[in-house]
Amino acid sequence: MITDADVWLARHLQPEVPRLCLGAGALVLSSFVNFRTGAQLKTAIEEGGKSSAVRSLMLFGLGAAAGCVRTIIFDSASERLRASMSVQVFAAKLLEEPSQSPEERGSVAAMDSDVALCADFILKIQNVARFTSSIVGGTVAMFRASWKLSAAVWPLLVLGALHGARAGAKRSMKSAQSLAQAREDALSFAEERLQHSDLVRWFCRAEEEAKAFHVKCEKSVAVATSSARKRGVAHFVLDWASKGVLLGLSSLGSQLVARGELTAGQLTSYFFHATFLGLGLYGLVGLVPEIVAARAAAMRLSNSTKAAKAKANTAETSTLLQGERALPINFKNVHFRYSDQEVLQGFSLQLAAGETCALVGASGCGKTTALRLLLGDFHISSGEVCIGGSNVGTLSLKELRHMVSVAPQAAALLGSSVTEAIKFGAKSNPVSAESVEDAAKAASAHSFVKSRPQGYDAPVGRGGELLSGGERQRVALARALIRDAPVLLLDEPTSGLDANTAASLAEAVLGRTSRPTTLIATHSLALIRSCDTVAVVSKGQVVQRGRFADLISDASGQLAQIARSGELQEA
Ligand SMILES: Nc1ncnc2c1ncn2[C@@H]1O[C@H](COP(=O)(O)OP(=O)(O)OP(=O)(O)O)[C@@H](O)[C@H]1O
Repeated sequence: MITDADVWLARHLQPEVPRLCLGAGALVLSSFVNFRTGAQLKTAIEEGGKSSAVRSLMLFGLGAAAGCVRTIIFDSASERLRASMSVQVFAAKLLEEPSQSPEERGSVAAMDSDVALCADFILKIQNVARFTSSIVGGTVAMFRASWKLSAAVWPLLVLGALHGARAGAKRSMKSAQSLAQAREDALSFAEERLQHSDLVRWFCRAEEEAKAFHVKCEKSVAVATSSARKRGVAHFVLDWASKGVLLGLSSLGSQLVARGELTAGQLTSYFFHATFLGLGLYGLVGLVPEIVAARAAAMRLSNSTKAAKAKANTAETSTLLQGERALPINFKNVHFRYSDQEVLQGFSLQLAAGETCALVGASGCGKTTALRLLLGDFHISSGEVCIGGSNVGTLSLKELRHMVSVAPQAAALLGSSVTEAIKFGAKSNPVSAESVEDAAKAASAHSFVKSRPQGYDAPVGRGGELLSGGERQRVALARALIRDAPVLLLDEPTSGLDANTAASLAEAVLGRTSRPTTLIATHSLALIRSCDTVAVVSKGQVVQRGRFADLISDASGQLAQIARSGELQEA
């Protein structure tokens, strides 16, 4: 049955079809030369002479050239297929909705091994062609040698092979899926640990983590062993049955020889052709698990690209809100839960266009979660999250990214230099050096960048590792500001800064004349004081809302209590 995965695979194979046909032609030609080699050698020996040697050399040259062309075509096609799949899956993974567990997110290594399985599929086509030609050649030769024997044996061999292939396909699909799942678990684990290998070293955990990885690898060994056992039994049945057929063939053949209907020589050559057919059938049946594994990999890859496509498709359905300087935000009685806890329980908050609001509350009360809902990261159970009157859930990613810019907590930077890291946030290119500098100034990053010998061309390292935490945060803020979106979300933007820098950053970002609507999750008094309003969150709800001066003067109010508990800092 043709599945979506087959269509997906075929779509990637399509551009290669003309080249593959050429490769198949070369394959047929080199096989023909191989078949002819024996006869040609015989002629060369019997006839002798220069012209016969030259003819032989030309024929062998043709075969070698065909083999060379075939190798180039199939090997390069396999690599092109691998690249085109990787590019599509990479692009889709970038758009994938954030999942709550690393296992769901999948690992890059597992994705790469799926792509490799699919790309190898193209090389398997060569073997399919080889085995098919062996089956066809063997069949024709067998029937020509003795149709009586063939009529008795051929259907048995072919039906047995078909049955073996069907059983193998069913079994392989299941075991390929469980093996892939087990490997995926181990690889995600390994990737996460390797990404944070410094933590493993600092806490002396190398031995324990290696053991945990070993346990995960053992799971895939168990799955592979169980499927190897089944394959072993199948091999036993196939081997035993084929020898049985051979036995039957010998006894029937010897009767025909005894009756004078077949010579001993014809029977010998008949066995030779039957072996040819048997090897072809055996080879094709053996390819089934590999083809099934490639289809299973294609299924996983095509599934992971589907979700992204669905999102991209909605881009045309609604109009982009362009040119707005600031848009209102409205959370209407929002309920949201992660798998194990309800974090927002009737969360309501309204921000007018251009308003700046500090979201304050105890650690873990759901501030970052509220920001992430505005970014469209998660689906809510009930209620509504709206930007500019549009429900975030109905907007395409493209529209949402036009409206919202963000400086996340513990931000990483992507780009070879400070300039590139800031430009990463711009809506469109090219971006002038002045815009980059303006954004850096507004984020209080300009002076430290200028103090470096290379200035804005200074490298930031992988993820921004060459900058300090506070410097990285300010460059991340500049990246958010250069986007010039009507909604700005800041998550603890001053947590790595001293009080003075935090105060000047608060003034630079919030004191601008033309401000986007700004929601800031923060514990910083400098920021809270500079915002128009404050929203205090507790138990998944906004429990206090108003101007800072009014709320803090209410000694029994939530904000005053939080301030007394020491949760708020100057920076
Ligand atoms: N991806 C996730 N999966 C499951 N639970 C999560 C996830 N992210 C956050 N949580 C949980 O949701 C709750 C709210 O987290 P959130 O990050 O929104 O808090 P916060 O108010 O921003 O905290 P902080 O001030 O410490 O940054 C926490 O209890 C946290 O453990």
